[in-house]
Amino acid sequence: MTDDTAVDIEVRDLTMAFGANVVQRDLNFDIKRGDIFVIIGGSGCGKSTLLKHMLGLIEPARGEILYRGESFTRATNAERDVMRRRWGITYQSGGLFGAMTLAQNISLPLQLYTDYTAAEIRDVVDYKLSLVGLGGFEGYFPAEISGGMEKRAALARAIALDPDILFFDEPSAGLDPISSRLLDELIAQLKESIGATVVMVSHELASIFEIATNSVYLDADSHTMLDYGDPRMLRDHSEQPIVRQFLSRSTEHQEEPANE
Ligand SMILES: Nc1ncnc2c1ncn2[C@@H]1O[C@H](COP(=O)(O)OP(=O)(O)OP(=O)(O)O)[C@@H](O)[C@H]1O
Repeated sequence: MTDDTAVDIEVRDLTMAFGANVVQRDLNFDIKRGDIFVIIGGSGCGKSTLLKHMLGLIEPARGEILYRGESFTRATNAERDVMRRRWGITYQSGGLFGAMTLAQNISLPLQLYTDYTAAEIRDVVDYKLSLVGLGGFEGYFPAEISGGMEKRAALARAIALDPDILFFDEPSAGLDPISSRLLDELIAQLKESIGATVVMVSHELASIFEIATNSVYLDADSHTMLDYGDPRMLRDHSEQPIVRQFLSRSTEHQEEPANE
């Protein structure tokens, strides 16, 4: 069971900049435990940059990010490592090691961070692969499976250590619509089965409306968040016309918001 009043991530007065170029300023929002939280906005507004701030890959120009009530921004490297160990991360490219089988890829975090025996690791690997529908593919190399299967294998690796939070940058990028839909459904199912909070960047409106429980809209022109809430609610009731317009685009044409 997830405690739906608990907050996993707090973003406080966050300003993100590359030198003098301010990408977004004054971001304030919470991600609650059990949320499927999506970062939304037009191209170049700073979605990936925000995710990288949450992961500690880029430092804030101002403000901070808290993880379960503790400042991640002000934590030491050692404290950050402890927090990160509770996270599962998948990158757009999948990020599997090509020279390793799927089983070896998924074993890696278990070998690094647990005291499990080889037999226990094998059991966890089998279980996680079965959760993502890849039971029986343990011995395959990433190049021997389809793009959709590769994404699912990366997901199995991300959940190897039963994370509290799963982070995704564009989980279904590059997949055909059917594989993309299946991956989104899988993310929602996994959230239920492992009880993790999900934080993702996504352009896929169909899946955003299908699975997301909360979202933040970053605006590329004003360089700040325009709204925050359940994406269906934002689509229908946001007080910001740009947000309603962005979320009401035809799901068949998902390029740029028509906000010029
Ligand atoms: N390492 C970097 N150094 C300098 N500027 C950067 C860097 N990374 C991103 N930017 C700039 O920050 C802005 C936001 O980029 P980001 O990739 O976060 O946007 P995005 O919303 O994820 O875009 P897209 O939807 O097109 O993937 C862009 O103007 C980009 O050029």
